[in-house]
Amino acid sequence: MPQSADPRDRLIVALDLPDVAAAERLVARIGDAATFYKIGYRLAYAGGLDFAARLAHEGKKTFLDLKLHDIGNTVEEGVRSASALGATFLTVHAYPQTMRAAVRGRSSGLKILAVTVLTSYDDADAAEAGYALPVADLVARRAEQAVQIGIDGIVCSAAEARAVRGKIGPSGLIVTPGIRPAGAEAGDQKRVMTPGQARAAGIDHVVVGRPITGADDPRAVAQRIIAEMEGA
Ligand SMILES: O=c1ccn([C@@H]2O[C@H](COP(=O)(O)O)[C@@H](O)[C@H]2O)c(=O)[nH]1
Repeated sequence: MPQSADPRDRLIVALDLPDVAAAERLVARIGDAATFYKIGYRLAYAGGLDFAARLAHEGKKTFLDLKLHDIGNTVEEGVRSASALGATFLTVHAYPQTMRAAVRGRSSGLKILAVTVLTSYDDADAAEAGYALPVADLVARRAEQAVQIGIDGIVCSAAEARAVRGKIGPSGLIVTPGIRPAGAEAGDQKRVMTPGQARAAGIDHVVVGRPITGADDPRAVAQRIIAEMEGA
């Protein structure tokens, strides 16, 4: 995918907020400093899907982080329904059956991203969940499968970005949560990098939630993150 010329598009702000009113307030405070917003479970289950459609209608880019994973028919039809919301990205878990179904349901304009291994997982978490591979190897294997299936992009941590780029080539998208400005609380994220480190590793977009949603001045934090990536 050709890269957008607008550096603001590199930052995706995660609207992990309790309701649409709170999301509207945050988007208004950030103003034109951000162009791209992510709606995940918390807001989606509180009216966030209509809000996502509204944001898209108003010219913002939207990312539906619904992490679909179900039997193929349900995923395929779910992706078809989600296509009506005008989003740019939609996530599914990186299981081959699920990814194939998402590709069947995809329509033009909506890009499907495969979530490889959640950024809150380290090797011990992967082992506890029954995986024999270290996280880095599991991410690489899933990225390889995703590209064979025709998925548009990969969600992984920035620590795996270089290896993933080697698997998916220059045109695949790499989208990385687990991003923290230097000194910010990691919270439950375990595979963390700064915006500058992520950009230097070749990511296309970073996803940032709590460091922005919890900030006294969310617009300033968004601007600093974008500037840091520009300087990387
Ligand atoms: O592997 C993943 C996939 C998705 N996420 C989502 O990104 C944001 C990160 O929020 P922070 O507050 O910046 O930690 C959140 O919506 C997650 O659901 C992820 O973190 N890791």
